[in-house]
Amino acid sequence: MPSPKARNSAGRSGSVPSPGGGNGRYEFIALNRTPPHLLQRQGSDPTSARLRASESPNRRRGSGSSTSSTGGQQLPEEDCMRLNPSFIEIALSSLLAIDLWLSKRLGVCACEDSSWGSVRPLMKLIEISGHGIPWLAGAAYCLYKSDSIAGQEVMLNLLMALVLDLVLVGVVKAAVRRRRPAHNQMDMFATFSVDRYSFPSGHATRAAMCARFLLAHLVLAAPLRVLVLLWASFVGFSRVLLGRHNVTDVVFGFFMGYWQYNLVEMLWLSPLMFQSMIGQLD
Ligand SMILES: CC(C)=CCC/C(C)=C/CC/C(C)=C/COP(=O)(O)O
Repeated sequence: MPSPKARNSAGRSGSVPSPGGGNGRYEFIALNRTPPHLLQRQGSDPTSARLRASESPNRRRGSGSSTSSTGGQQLPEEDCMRLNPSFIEIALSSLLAIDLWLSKRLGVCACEDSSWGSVRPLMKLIEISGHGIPWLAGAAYCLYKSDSIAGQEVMLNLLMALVLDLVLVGVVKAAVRRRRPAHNQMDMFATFSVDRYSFPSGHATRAAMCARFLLAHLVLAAPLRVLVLLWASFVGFSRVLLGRHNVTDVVFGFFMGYWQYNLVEMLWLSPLMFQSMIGQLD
């Protein structure tokens, strides 16, 4: 029987008998490593062979081969990836598992029979306070009623922000297509077809963006500023309590809404632009 050292040096030189053959013994080979006998076949330079062996599974997938050789056995590439997930894949699946578990536990107002079912009407009231229709209608009404150019400018930009939010959330929801939690009752008021998807929470994006907008342009008194922040937080939290969303939908929604406000500031319609728009309408 050869010593381990002798076996190692044999492996380095590429003279290991092919698994399953030669000594009649199958050897365990990690699926993310290319077996030494294949390394030798791919090229004579050991450095480039090692580099190829350490290529990411994604890159290998793009190489055109649909199967991986593991010691004579042909396994579908996707099976190899499942057996040998990367650190990021493990971290993501763990995060998603925690997210689903936590969201299910927090969905205490998901229906009337839930443990906090009695506060469901209050949660639905908070839901309506963050809905797109009252915000769009309110901004349009204030724009119509405003008699100063400055007031009209702010309201017009709020309207633009609300429309931008609906578009961006719709695009992300349609791209990600994450289903709403199983315990959600689909009894929401006025929804678009993309609203059957849950990532990100449109209420959370709107709450975060509108809160920043209000704090920057409309609400100056300290107690009211606190109320605005509390309202935005409640809108986000109520989405999980109602069972409409998972926690990550709301957390991402808050981030997205926060950044959407930066976009609104960049695209801000100035009084000059506003006046020329009004002039074109006349
Ligand atoms: C004037 C007009 C076309 C208004 C549309 C407003 C509308 C239907 C917004 C959808 C709001 C909504 C239900 C979003 C979903 O929020 P999630 O937090 O459940 O994602």
